Amino acid sequence: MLSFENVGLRYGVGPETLRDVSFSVAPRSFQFLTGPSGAGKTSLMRLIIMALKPTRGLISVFGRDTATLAKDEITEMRRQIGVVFQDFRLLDHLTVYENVALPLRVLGREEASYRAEVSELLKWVGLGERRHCAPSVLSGGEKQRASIARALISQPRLLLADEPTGNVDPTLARRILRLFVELHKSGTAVIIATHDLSLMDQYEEARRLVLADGRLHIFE
Ligand SMILES: Nc1ncnc2c1ncn2[C@@H]1O[C@H](COP(=O)(O)OP(=O)(O)OP(=O)(O)O)[C@@H](O)[C@H]1O
Repeated sequence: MLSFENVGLRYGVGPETLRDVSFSVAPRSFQFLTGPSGAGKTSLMRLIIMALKPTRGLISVFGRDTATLAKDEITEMRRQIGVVFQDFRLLDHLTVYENVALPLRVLGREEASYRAEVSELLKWVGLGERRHCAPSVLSGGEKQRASIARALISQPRLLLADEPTGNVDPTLARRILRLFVELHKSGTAVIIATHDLSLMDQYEEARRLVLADGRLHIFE
Protein backbone atom coordinates (compact mmCIF):
# COMPACT_ATOMS: atom_id res chain seq x y z
CA MET A 1 0.00 0.00 0.00
CA LEU A 2 2.89 2.33 0.81
CA SER A 3 6.65 1.97 0.54
CA PHE A 4 9.77 4.08 0.88
CA GLU A 5 13.10 2.89 -0.55
CA ASN A 6 16.25 4.74 0.49
CA VAL A 7 14.43 8.03 0.71
CA GLY A 8 16.40 11.16 1.53
CA LEU A 9 15.00 14.64 2.13
CA ARG A 10 16.94 17.87 2.38
CA TYR A 11 15.42 21.34 2.75
CA GLY A 12 17.50 23.85 0.76
CA VAL A 13 21.20 23.56 1.46
CA GLY A 14 20.80 22.32 5.05
CA PRO A 15 21.67 18.86 6.35
CA GLU A 16 19.51 15.89 5.35
CA THR A 17 16.33 15.78 7.44
CA LEU A 18 15.65 12.18 6.37
CA ARG A 19 18.41 9.76 5.38
CA ASP A 20 18.03 6.38 3.69
CA VAL A 21 14.54 5.85 5.02
CA SER A 22 13.09 2.51 3.94
CA PHE A 23 9.86 0.96 5.20
CA SER A 24 6.56 -0.30 3.99
CA VAL A 25 3.04 -0.11 5.34
CA ALA A 26 0.67 -3.01 4.74
CA PRO A 27 -3.04 -2.58 4.05
CA ARG A 28 -5.10 -2.69 7.28
CA SER A 29 -2.01 -2.19 9.47
CA PHE A 30 -1.61 0.18 12.43
CA GLN A 31 1.58 2.06 13.30
CA PHE A 32 2.77 4.86 15.48
CA LEU A 33 5.44 7.19 14.09
CA THR A 34 7.48 8.74 16.83
CA GLY A 35 10.79 10.46 17.57
CA PRO A 36 12.00 13.70 19.12
CA SER A 37 10.71 17.10 18.08
CA GLY A 38 12.25 18.06 14.75
CA ALA A 39 13.09 14.44 13.86
CA GLY A 40 11.09 14.67 10.64
CA LYS A 41 7.68 13.10 11.40
CA THR A 42 5.68 15.84 9.70
CA SER A 43 8.12 15.87 6.77
CA LEU A 44 7.65 12.12 6.33
CA MET A 45 3.87 12.54 6.29
CA ARG A 46 4.14 15.35 3.76
CA LEU A 47 6.15 13.03 1.51
CA ILE A 48 3.40 10.39 1.78
CA ILE A 49 0.67 12.83 0.74
CA MET A 50 2.89 14.13 -2.06
CA ALA A 51 3.03 17.65 -0.67
CA LEU A 52 6.84 17.31 -0.82
CA LYS A 53 9.17 15.51 -3.21
CA PRO A 54 12.06 13.45 -1.86
CA THR A 55 15.59 14.58 -2.68
CA ARG A 56 16.39 10.96 -3.50
CA GLY A 57 14.89 7.49 -3.27
CA LEU A 58 11.60 5.97 -4.31
CA ILE A 59 8.18 6.42 -2.75
CA SER A 60 5.23 4.38 -3.86
CA VAL A 61 1.66 4.92 -2.71
CA PHE A 62 -1.11 2.41 -3.53
CA GLY A 63 1.39 0.66 -5.79
CA ARG A 64 2.25 3.76 -7.86
CA ASP A 65 5.66 5.46 -8.03
CA THR A 66 4.79 8.99 -6.83
CA ALA A 67 7.48 10.58 -9.06
CA THR A 68 5.56 9.53 -12.16
CA LEU A 69 2.10 10.79 -11.18
CA ALA A 70 0.32 13.57 -13.04
CA LYS A 71 -1.41 16.33 -11.03
CA ASP A 72 -4.92 14.92 -11.46
CA GLU A 73 -3.69 11.46 -10.43
CA ILE A 74 -2.21 12.97 -7.26
CA THR A 75 -5.57 14.63 -6.50
CA GLU A 76 -7.37 11.33 -7.03
CA MET A 77 -4.95 9.47 -4.74
CA ARG A 78 -5.23 12.10 -2.03
CA ARG A 79 -8.99 11.47 -1.91
CA GLN A 80 -8.19 8.00 -0.63
CA ILE A 81 -5.98 9.34 2.17
CA GLY A 82 -7.48 10.86 5.33
CA VAL A 83 -5.18 13.40 6.98
CA VAL A 84 -5.32 15.03 10.40
CA PHE A 85 -2.96 18.00 10.11
CA GLN A 86 -1.18 19.46 13.11
CA ASP A 87 -2.74 22.84 12.28
CA PHE A 88 -6.22 21.30 11.58
CA ARG A 89 -6.84 23.13 8.24
CA LEU A 90 -10.59 23.51 8.71
CA LEU A 91 -12.41 25.74 6.23
CA ASP A 92 -13.71 28.81 8.05
CA HIS A 93 -16.53 29.61 5.65
CA LEU A 94 -18.13 26.22 6.36
CA THR A 95 -19.75 25.00 9.58
CA VAL A 96 -18.27 22.15 11.61
CA TYR A 97 -20.86 19.77 10.09
CA GLU A 98 -20.03 20.95 6.55
CA ASN A 99 -16.30 20.58 7.15
CA VAL A 100 -16.73 17.01 8.33
CA ALA A 101 -19.11 16.17 5.46
CA LEU A 102 -16.81 17.69 2.83
CA PRO A 103 -14.89 14.51 1.85
CA LEU A 104 -18.24 12.77 1.17
CA ARG A 105 -19.47 15.71 -0.90
CA VAL A 106 -16.24 15.60 -2.90
CA LEU A 107 -16.88 11.89 -3.54
CA GLY A 108 -20.25 12.89 -5.02
CA ARG A 109 -22.49 11.51 -2.25
CA GLU A 110 -25.97 13.01 -1.73
CA GLU A 111 -26.46 14.76 1.62
CA ALA A 112 -29.45 12.59 2.54
CA SER A 113 -27.20 9.51 2.36
CA TYR A 114 -24.64 10.80 4.87
CA ARG A 115 -26.47 13.23 7.19
CA ALA A 116 -27.02 10.64 9.94
CA GLU A 117 -23.47 9.27 9.61
CA VAL A 118 -21.88 12.71 10.00
CA SER A 119 -24.15 13.58 12.95
CA GLU A 120 -23.28 10.32 14.71
CA LEU A 121 -19.54 10.83 14.29
CA LEU A 122 -19.84 14.44 15.51
CA LYS A 123 -21.60 13.18 18.62
CA TRP A 124 -18.95 10.53 19.18
CA VAL A 125 -16.18 13.13 19.16
CA GLY A 126 -18.24 15.38 21.46
CA LEU A 127 -19.14 18.01 18.87
CA GLY A 128 -22.86 17.27 18.47
CA GLU A 129 -23.79 20.62 20.01
CA ARG A 130 -21.18 22.50 17.98
CA ARG A 131 -22.19 21.20 14.56
CA HIS A 132 -23.54 24.55 13.31
CA CYS A 133 -20.60 26.64 14.55
CA ALA A 134 -17.88 28.15 12.41
CA PRO A 135 -14.48 26.56 13.16
CA SER A 136 -13.14 29.98 14.21
CA VAL A 137 -15.18 29.90 17.45
CA LEU A 138 -13.97 26.43 18.50
CA SER A 139 -11.29 25.73 21.09
CA GLY A 140 -8.03 24.06 19.98
CA GLY A 141 -9.23 20.66 21.19
CA GLU A 142 -12.58 21.06 19.43
CA LYS A 143 -10.85 22.00 16.17
CA GLN A 144 -8.66 18.96 16.53
CA ARG A 145 -11.70 16.70 16.99
CA ALA A 146 -13.45 18.25 13.97
CA SER A 147 -10.37 17.63 11.85
CA ILE A 148 -10.20 14.02 13.08
CA ALA A 149 -13.88 13.48 12.21
CA ARG A 150 -13.28 14.91 8.72
CA ALA A 151 -10.34 12.56 8.15
CA LEU A 152 -12.31 9.50 9.28
CA ILE A 153 -15.69 10.09 7.70
CA SER A 154 -14.95 8.62 4.27
CA GLN A 155 -13.23 5.50 5.67
CA PRO A 156 -10.09 6.20 3.61
CA ARG A 157 -7.66 3.43 2.55
CA LEU A 158 -4.91 5.19 4.47
CA LEU A 159 -5.18 7.53 7.44
CA LEU A 160 -2.37 9.83 8.59
CA ALA A 161 -2.69 11.78 11.82
CA ASP A 162 -0.07 14.27 13.03
CA GLU A 163 -0.21 14.59 16.85
CA PRO A 164 -3.99 13.95 16.88
CA THR A 165 -4.24 14.02 20.66
CA GLY A 166 -1.97 17.01 21.25
CA ASN A 167 -4.83 19.30 22.32
CA VAL A 168 -7.17 17.00 24.23
CA ASP A 169 -7.27 15.55 27.77
CA PRO A 170 -6.28 11.91 28.44
CA THR A 171 -9.87 10.63 28.55
CA LEU A 172 -10.67 12.11 25.18
CA ALA A 173 -7.32 10.92 23.82
CA ARG A 174 -8.32 7.34 24.71
CA ARG A 175 -11.67 7.81 22.98
CA ILE A 176 -9.98 9.16 19.86
CA LEU A 177 -7.51 6.28 19.83
CA ARG A 178 -10.49 3.89 19.94
CA LEU A 179 -11.87 5.57 16.84
CA PHE A 180 -8.57 5.08 15.00
CA VAL A 181 -8.41 1.43 16.09
CA GLU A 182 -11.99 0.82 14.92
CA LEU A 183 -11.20 2.40 11.57
CA HIS A 184 -8.12 0.19 11.26
CA LYS A 185 -10.19 -2.90 12.11
CA SER A 186 -12.65 -1.99 9.40
CA GLY A 187 -9.84 -1.98 6.82
CA THR A 188 -7.88 1.30 6.89
CA ALA A 189 -4.09 1.42 7.27
CA VAL A 190 -3.34 3.94 10.04
CA ILE A 191 -0.20 5.96 10.79
CA ILE A 192 -0.27 8.19 13.86
CA ALA A 193 2.62 10.57 14.56
CA THR A 194 2.86 11.21 18.27
CA HIS A 195 5.12 12.04 21.20
CA ASP A 196 2.57 10.66 23.62
CA LEU A 197 4.04 7.52 25.21
CA SER A 198 0.92 6.82 27.25
CA LEU A 199 -1.15 6.84 24.06
CA MET A 200 1.21 4.34 22.42
CA ASP A 201 1.14 2.12 25.50
CA GLN A 202 -2.63 1.80 25.12
CA TYR A 203 -2.26 -0.07 21.84
CA GLU A 204 0.67 -2.41 22.16
CA GLU A 205 -0.18 -4.40 19.02
CA ALA A 206 0.82 -1.36 16.92
CA ARG A 207 4.16 -1.22 15.12
CA ARG A 208 6.42 1.62 16.14
CA LEU A 209 8.35 3.58 13.54
CA VAL A 210 10.95 5.67 15.34
CA LEU A 211 12.77 8.53 13.65
CA ALA A 212 16.09 9.60 15.12
CA ASP A 213 18.96 11.50 13.50
CA GLY A 214 17.23 11.30 10.12
CA ARG A 215 16.99 7.50 10.18
CA LEU A 216 14.00 5.27 10.73
CA HIS A 217 14.05 2.35 13.16
CA ILE A 218 11.21 -0.15 13.08
CA PHE A 219 9.90 -2.09 16.07
CA GLU A 220 7.37 -4.77 15.08
N1 LIG B 1 9.68 24.08 5.06
C1 LIG B 1 10.83 23.84 5.72
N2 LIG B 1 11.96 24.47 5.38
C2 LIG B 1 13.13 24.22 5.99
N3 LIG B 1 13.28 23.34 6.99
C3 LIG B 1 12.19 22.66 7.39
C4 LIG B 1 10.90 22.88 6.79
N4 LIG B 1 10.00 22.07 7.39
C5 LIG B 1 10.68 21.38 8.34
N5 LIG B 1 11.98 21.74 8.34
C6 LIG B 1 13.04 21.19 9.23
O1 LIG B 1 13.04 19.78 9.09
C7 LIG B 1 13.24 19.15 10.35
C8 LIG B 1 12.10 18.19 10.64
O2 LIG B 1 10.89 18.93 10.85
P1 LIG B 1 9.50 18.20 11.04
O3 LIG B 1 8.47 19.25 11.23
O4 LIG B 1 9.30 17.21 9.95
O5 LIG B 1 9.77 17.42 12.42
P2 LIG B 1 8.75 16.75 13.45
O6 LIG B 1 9.39 15.46 13.86
O7 LIG B 1 7.40 16.65 12.83
O8 LIG B 1 8.75 17.78 14.64
P3 LIG B 1 7.61 18.09 15.76
O9 LIG B 1 7.50 16.84 16.57
O10 LIG B 1 8.21 19.21 16.52
O11 LIG B 1 6.36 18.44 15.02
C9 LIG B 1 13.37 20.27 11.38
O12 LIG B 1 14.74 20.52 11.60
C10 LIG B 1 12.71 21.45 10.69
O13 LIG B 1 13.30 22.67 11.10
